[in-house]
Amino acid sequence: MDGFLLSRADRTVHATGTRRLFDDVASASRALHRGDADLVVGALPFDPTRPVALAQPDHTEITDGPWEAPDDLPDLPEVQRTQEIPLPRVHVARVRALVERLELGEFDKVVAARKVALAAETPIDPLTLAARMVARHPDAATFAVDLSAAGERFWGHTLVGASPELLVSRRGNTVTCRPLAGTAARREDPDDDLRAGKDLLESEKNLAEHRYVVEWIRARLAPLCDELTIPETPELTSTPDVWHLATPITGRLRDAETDALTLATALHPTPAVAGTPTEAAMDAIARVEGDRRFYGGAVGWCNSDGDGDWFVAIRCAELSSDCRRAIAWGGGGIVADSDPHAELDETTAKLRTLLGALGV
Ligand SMILES: C=C(O[C@H]1C=CC=C(C(=O)O)[C@@H]1O)C(=O)O
Repeated sequence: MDGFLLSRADRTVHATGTRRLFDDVASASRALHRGDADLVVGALPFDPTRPVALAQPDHTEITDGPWEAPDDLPDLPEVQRTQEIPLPRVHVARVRALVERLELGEFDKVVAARKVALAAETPIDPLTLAARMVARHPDAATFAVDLSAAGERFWGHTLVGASPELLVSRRGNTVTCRPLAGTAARREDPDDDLRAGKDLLESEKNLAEHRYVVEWIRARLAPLCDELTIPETPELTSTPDVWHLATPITGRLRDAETDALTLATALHPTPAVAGTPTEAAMDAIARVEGDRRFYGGAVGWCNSDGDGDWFVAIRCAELSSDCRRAIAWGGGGIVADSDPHAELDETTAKLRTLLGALGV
């Protein structure tokens, strides 16, 4: 798929055609600051040292409301699961080993993820998949992003997903974040479901998991913002698949030159996708899981006024260039009192966002 789609309940950015590709943030920032580009769209990888997938599009449509998909999109094919990476019991063993390292004090929190490989006889059209996700997840930020700019390994690949998590948004000198951490699966029975949400709001383990993210964002934003408003306790939010703890954060920029792309790189990767301390967690993730590519990264846009929106790239899959194969990811924050089996179930609930839209 050539282009970029970011659909939210109130606004859609849909870009097509490519004028220029950027595989590093500095070149994209330069193009914006010099006025060579009025908009940059794309994705930042999980590992900030790897190439980014940013582009200056040829044509951009910004409309109010969610994306209205054209009527002539192809149907989705039948999709098969071909592999679980690692096997669920291996994920449980990995979480158990991470809990032991947490108990030894190697880190305070680390996010463990697993993948599901998918295959289809005919292409999974990224925009058809995105249209399904817009319909199923009206409150999320649904995205479809061409990853070609990041180099040969990503040529023709597309990242598609529906993220509930705002990394950062900038409008003028106002900065907004809404980190999520702490999860409970939704339940069929409405009473059970409400109880699951309420229990989450009172769960010490989940509140602690959440606090690491909020405190990390506070520390990163403090030098950049004059006024930071951060509620003491998180609120409850939900997707059709899970409940989450969320903290809405606002700040006022000290320096009007700090643009949304700079803010996204300053805030990524938060402990919602990596852990605390960041370096130790990133090192453990790389050794245990290998390269997460763009899962756990960020997707969004920044314009030449410095405004923009960046969402955490979760609840997503990367489609191959022929769109017949895909890898979906699901992860969860692990702290010292995490239960390995519950953590496996949590990744299964999160994977529903993508797998449910594909009917697998
Ligand atoms: C890492 C993921 O979710 C993050 C966002 C919300 C809640 C999370 C949690 O409770 O662990 C994760 O930090 C994912 O969906 O793959």
